[in-house]
Amino acid sequence: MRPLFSNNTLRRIEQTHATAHPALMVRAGKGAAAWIAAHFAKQVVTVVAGPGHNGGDALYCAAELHGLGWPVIVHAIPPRHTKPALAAALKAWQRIGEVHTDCPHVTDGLVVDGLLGIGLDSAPDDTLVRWIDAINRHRGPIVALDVPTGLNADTGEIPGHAVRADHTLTFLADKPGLYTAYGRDHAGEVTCLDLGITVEADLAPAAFLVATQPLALPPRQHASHKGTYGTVAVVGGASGMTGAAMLAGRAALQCGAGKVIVGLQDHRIHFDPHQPELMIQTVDDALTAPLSALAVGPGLGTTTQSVDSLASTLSTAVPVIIDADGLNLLARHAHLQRSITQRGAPTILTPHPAEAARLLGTDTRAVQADRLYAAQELSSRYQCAILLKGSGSICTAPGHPPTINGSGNGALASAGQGDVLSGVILALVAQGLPPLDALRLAAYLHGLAGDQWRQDHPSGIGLTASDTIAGIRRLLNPLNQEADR
Ligand SMILES: NC(=O)C1=CN([C@@H]2O[C@H](COP(=O)(O)OP(=O)(O)OC[C@H]3O[C@@H](n4cnc5c(N)ncnc54)[C@H](OP(=O)(O)O)[C@@H]3O)[C@@H](O)[C@H]2O)[C@@H](O)CC1
Ligand SMILES: [K+]
Repeated sequence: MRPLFSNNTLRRIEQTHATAHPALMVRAGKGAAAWIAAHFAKQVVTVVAGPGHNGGDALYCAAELHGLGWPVIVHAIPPRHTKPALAAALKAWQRIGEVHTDCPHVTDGLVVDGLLGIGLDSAPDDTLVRWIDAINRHRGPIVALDVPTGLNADTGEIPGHAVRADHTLTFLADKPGLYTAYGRDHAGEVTCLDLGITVEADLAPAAFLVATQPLALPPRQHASHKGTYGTVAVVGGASGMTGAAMLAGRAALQCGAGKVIVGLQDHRIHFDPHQPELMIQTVDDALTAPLSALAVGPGLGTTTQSVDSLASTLSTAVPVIIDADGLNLLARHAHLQRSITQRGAPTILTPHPAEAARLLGTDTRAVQADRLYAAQELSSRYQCAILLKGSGSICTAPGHPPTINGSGNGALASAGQGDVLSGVILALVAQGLPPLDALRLAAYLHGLAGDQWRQDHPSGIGLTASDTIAGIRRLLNPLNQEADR
């Protein structure tokens, strides 16, 4: 897992190395130029520099690219007050070429965005907006330095306009905002250039990025039977929403849970013709089975019967995953919130941003403005493991640092994907993974199934939740894995 550092911590690191030689700004500019020269054919490059040190990085990058024989055009916004390091960078470039102070109009080649980095303090002003829009109009490659201008590096929020880069070369250490909320859409592919600095071991990361499969299920023993892998129940499926519970049940089954019961509130359905292995029962019957874990919420509805079903699941002594309407009911009913804090077994909440907002008594915008904070606040308020869905899903639990999931893409924005995710988590918990491990692995596999599907469907249109289940099952059974002994 890759550590991700906050702006405050990065400032501390920068101060510690303030006297480094060459200066960090020079290293950033040269490092960026070397990376660009190694990854693109020589072409015209328009370097756009802002009024802070991000602009300084850009100016050293311009000088270095010029030295490598690239045709370089520089546009810069002058700073409002004197900044010695920036002034030195400007001087270095002015020995080579001209500085244009008008808004760039780029027609070809590559653009380097050095307008703003971690110094963004609010929505960009009118001048910056014009320059950002000019960069975004460019149809060729855009390389952002440190952070795409306008993106909050801590949170991935965009308070106004932001550059949409194809690549971001981020300096010293990785930043959470590049991977969650709007970060993925604006940063493009991220490369971290450490500038030859090792981050001090005593500096705590703000979060970790899960960029590769974080763990695996233990191999299956010969001497095992279906009970070894748990009996689980999905509780939900009110009239008109039975599909949600069925999808969660199918996902749990296909991800290895031994026995899967689907406790439906709609008593008219007794059988899943596409997955006859599922045992379709009433909620009451499902809850009397000797269960290993439960998921409640897919298609649960918000009737009195739904409240009773949720209350019954919370009174069990097994891990419970609460999703969808289960979360909406929890947000509304204080007695359900009390039951959660009194449970002896783990409880896992898997909200999307709107559900998280209801649980926190705020709005979706506030949740999205700081997803790491929202997830941690939920986990401490409810004393639960949390998976906050959305681009760059956050997983956390009390006493554990948050992680940002690095897999997934917009193809997964389709009906039933949340139900599938609940079923995967349920299966992993039933097979013995602790809640937070189950969340991280489930989020990663779910996203990766979407990424693999997208390789064959580049526009990302039409991925169904059922396709995703099949993809996750393939990922759980990789080819060439050492066979059971
Ligand atoms: N930290 C590190 O380890 C390293 C840092 N390095 C680099 O330094 C960068 C940080 O530099 P930074 O602090 O000067 O901030 P940065 O983003 O360039 O711009 C801030 C300036 O922009 C302006 N401004 C801000 N918001 C605005 C708004 N909404 N609307 C309009 N203007 C706005 C404001 O300008 P002012 O008002 O002061 O004229 C402010 O001063 C960092 O991202 C990295 O690239 C590397 O060199 C080496 C390692
Ligand atoms: K930038």
